[in-house]
Amino acid sequence: MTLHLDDLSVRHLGECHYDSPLSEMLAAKRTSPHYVAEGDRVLLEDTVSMLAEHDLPSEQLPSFEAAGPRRKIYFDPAEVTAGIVTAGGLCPGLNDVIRGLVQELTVLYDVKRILGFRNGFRGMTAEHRNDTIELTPDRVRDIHNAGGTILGSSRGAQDADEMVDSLVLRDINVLFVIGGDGGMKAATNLAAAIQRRGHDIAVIGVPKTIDNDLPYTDQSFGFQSAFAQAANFISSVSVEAAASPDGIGIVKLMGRHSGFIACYASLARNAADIVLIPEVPFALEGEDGLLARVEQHVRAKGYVVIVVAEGAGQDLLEERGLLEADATDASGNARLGDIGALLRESITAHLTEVGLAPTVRYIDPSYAIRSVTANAYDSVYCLRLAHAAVHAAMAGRTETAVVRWRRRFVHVPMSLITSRRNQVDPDGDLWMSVLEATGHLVPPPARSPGSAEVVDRGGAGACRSTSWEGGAATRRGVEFSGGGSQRGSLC
Ligand SMILES: Nc1ncnc2c1ncn2[C@@H]1O[C@H](COP(=O)(O)OP(=O)(O)O)[C@@H](O)[C@H]1O
Ligand SMILES: O=P(O)(O)OC[C@H]1O[C@](O)(COP(=O)(O)O)[C@@H](O)[C@@H]1O
Ligand SMILES: [Mg+2]
Repeated sequence: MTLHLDDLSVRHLGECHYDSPLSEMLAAKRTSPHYVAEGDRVLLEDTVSMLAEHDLPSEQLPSFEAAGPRRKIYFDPAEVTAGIVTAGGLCPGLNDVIRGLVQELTVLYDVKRILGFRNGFRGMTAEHRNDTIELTPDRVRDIHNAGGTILGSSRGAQDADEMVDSLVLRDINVLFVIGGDGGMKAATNLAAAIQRRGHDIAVIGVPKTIDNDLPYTDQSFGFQSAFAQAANFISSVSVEAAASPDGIGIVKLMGRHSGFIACYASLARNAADIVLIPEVPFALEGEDGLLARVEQHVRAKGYVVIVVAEGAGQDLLEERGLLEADATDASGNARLGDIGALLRESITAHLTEVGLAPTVRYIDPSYAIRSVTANAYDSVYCLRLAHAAVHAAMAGRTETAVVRWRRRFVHVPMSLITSRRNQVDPDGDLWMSVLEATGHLVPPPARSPGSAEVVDRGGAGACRSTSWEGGAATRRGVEFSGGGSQRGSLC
């Protein structure tokens, strides 16, 4: 999809007439490489070749509005009642964002009333709309010390008009939605319903997901804390596997459609021999299949560590009738089959059949990786996103998400955040790093002709890619069969 300048402009509620409490400071502030002035824009693309392709003057290049405080603002802070809602799955840092919003609104803009809706959009229905939490600096002072969200969250659909009624009835003119792709879709619908009904209410999104699968953002907040926790489970399983005869360590990590957690957690420990993600399909059987690769690793170094994203290999489950057709959760998200169980069972059966005696250590940390508190890096990130969100709302931006893009904070139309999903690019440098770290890019070891046994027991050199060319570590180590189907060898 080619994006133009117009696709990237965000909606304003109207002219900004009020002086910001920061206006004097901002008037005196100098622009520097680290500070983008309010009228400046941040480029969508960052390579010379991509920019050259547009063949446009610089002011027409696709770019985002810079986030940050404005000298003039749209809302009179004395008249503002803000609402906050957290929606969808948990993510480290939700409480940090809530805390940052409340502190910025009250301390900087002197907003007097902030209401937290309970349990996601459910809390904005007629039945629950009066059961809100009054959010004050005192109330939120220590909430970043706990994971989850003090507001609660939920999945499942709500009526947009009913939620607009709640905003009107509770006098809210600024709503912050901290949610994932689903939450951003709901917020977009809500903003559209607000506009249709002619209300003056800003809706600002702070996108979240531990899966890191939202586009137009460098990395989603909480992702780093989640994969750091995931990495601890990889260490545990590799210690267990290494200490067992014919040890098989398997860790299944969250990641419904994108394998970012699996990739980053694996790279963080550099202990995985095989990484399986939804973006790179694999076969179980056959010379290049997973079972042969596992056997190779066990014979070569005595054990194997496999990291699998929960969304990987769903086609294999489907082929075996282990996937409930079209199953979805309350929000319409796909319900997945258990790839971890399939791996455990088929690997055990295969290794037993070839005369090994596997000891399988299988860990599914599940919610344990997303319920943690944000690490220091994510806490800073959350706080700065919260600041940007408050500035955007006070300046009358709406249907707008605040994100960090190429290390700068920017405003992105909400609809763009839900326009597609970020996935690990099998041809990109992240997957390349995973292949390098798991030893999949070194030339295959010498093998006895016609034998499944690996002659070289050097561990890392156990790749059997059929498309290997010479000594250079190139992408040719990964073979995908025709038509971009991406079914490929595991190497
Ligand atoms: N397409 C959609 N249109 C309107 N609301 C949606 C849509 N998808 C999800 N939602 C609502 O947004 C909320 C969060 O969505 P969900 O998919 O559960 O989590 P997330 O926001 O983390 O992706 C739920 O209340 C859900 O009903
Ligand atoms: O059991 P739940 O709440 O549906 O959560 C499971 C899913 O939530 C996720 O954390 C992503 O959720 P979101 O889309 O809400 O960010 C996935 O990694 C996981 O598949
Ligand atoms: Mg989602």
